[in-house]
Amino acid sequence: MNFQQHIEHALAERRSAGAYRSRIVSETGSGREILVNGRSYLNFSSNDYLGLSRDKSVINAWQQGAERYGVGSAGSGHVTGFTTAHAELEQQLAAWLGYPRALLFISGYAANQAVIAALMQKGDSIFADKLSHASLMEASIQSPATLRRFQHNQPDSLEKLLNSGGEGRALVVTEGVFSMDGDSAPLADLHQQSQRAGAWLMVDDAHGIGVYGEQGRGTCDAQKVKPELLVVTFGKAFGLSGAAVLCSESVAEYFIQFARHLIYSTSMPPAQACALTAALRRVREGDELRSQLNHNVLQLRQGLNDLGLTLMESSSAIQPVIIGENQAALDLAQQLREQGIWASAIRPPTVPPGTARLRITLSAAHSAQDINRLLEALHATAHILR
Ligand SMILES: Cc1ncc(COP(=O)(O)O)c(C=O)c1O
Repeated sequence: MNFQQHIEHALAERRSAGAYRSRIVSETGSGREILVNGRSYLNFSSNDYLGLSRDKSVINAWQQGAERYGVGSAGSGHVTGFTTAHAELEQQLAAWLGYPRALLFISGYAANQAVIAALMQKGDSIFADKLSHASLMEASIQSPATLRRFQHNQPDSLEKLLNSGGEGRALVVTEGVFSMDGDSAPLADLHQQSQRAGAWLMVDDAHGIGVYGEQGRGTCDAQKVKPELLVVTFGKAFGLSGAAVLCSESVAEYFIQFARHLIYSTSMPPAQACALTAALRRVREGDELRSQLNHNVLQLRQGLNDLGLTLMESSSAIQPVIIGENQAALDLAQQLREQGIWASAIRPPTVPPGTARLRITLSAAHSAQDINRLLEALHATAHILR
């Protein structure tokens, strides 16, 4: 098959499996409401868990940052792209999360790739939860280290693998809150197993940071665990984008020498770092937002339960409704749209085959009436749900 034949074949396969992906064009941002083709929908597909993407203080900080620094960083942080705005944010993140150092990355995807690529060598082993995010899995597959996957959230399964592990260094990889199921990892047990085997633990807390723990410090804080490597991302509760890796002094210096995503890539705009510093303040002082989010989660779960739907074990902002077949999940999302509700159908390969789902995400920006509207719309689609 030449390139063109390969491409046509791959597209046809995706279409026939009901797994073809296309993008929608949002005419506003992706906050509580979304405007598509001139129609407004209540948005239950955004990761803006605290509603900070539209926070005035964050927007002002970005604007003032742009006035001071310009709109781009104009280079890698290793050349002239690392400013006082970046340095201040790194210091504040490290102090907030209780680590000696924080290093900024342009995205969570880049941070995960960089950490695994820089640390893991031939002869080493990566032990990853089976449901780890694509960015972690892809980095692990591409790594010269051996990848072994343990059963989702099962420390016993990890222990068995660790006991039969190889000679080299070992890295255990998991998430604070899993992006498609919304459940949390048993971090204390996983850390204990890792320490026993002399392995390091890397936790990607993309969906837990800002939501769980004291002052929103995330899943690790909530579970009183301090992994050797903590990745936090800013595209969810922080309402922006970007990421940081929290680590020791020497590990940070090592990444500055060897993490190619830092060295050979333009750093985030300084104005974004200013906005992130403002968002960090809002997250730290965001108990009211967290309590509103929690209230919304409880209301939705109660309502889903009343509708007779099976709930996932999730207290997070991610509340999936498992449908099964791809087409049924797509039909459900379409029917909700007809009632002014936007909730995305997530299909394999993002989730395991046969578990296509409606991935409902909640935000502190949603009101009780918003949740009721979603529940009424779901009630009206009951024939698909059962
Ligand atoms: C668990 C997890 N890690 C990492 C990422 C990637 O982060 P980013 O969007 O900042 O690239 C995502 C999704 O966006 C995620 O869900």
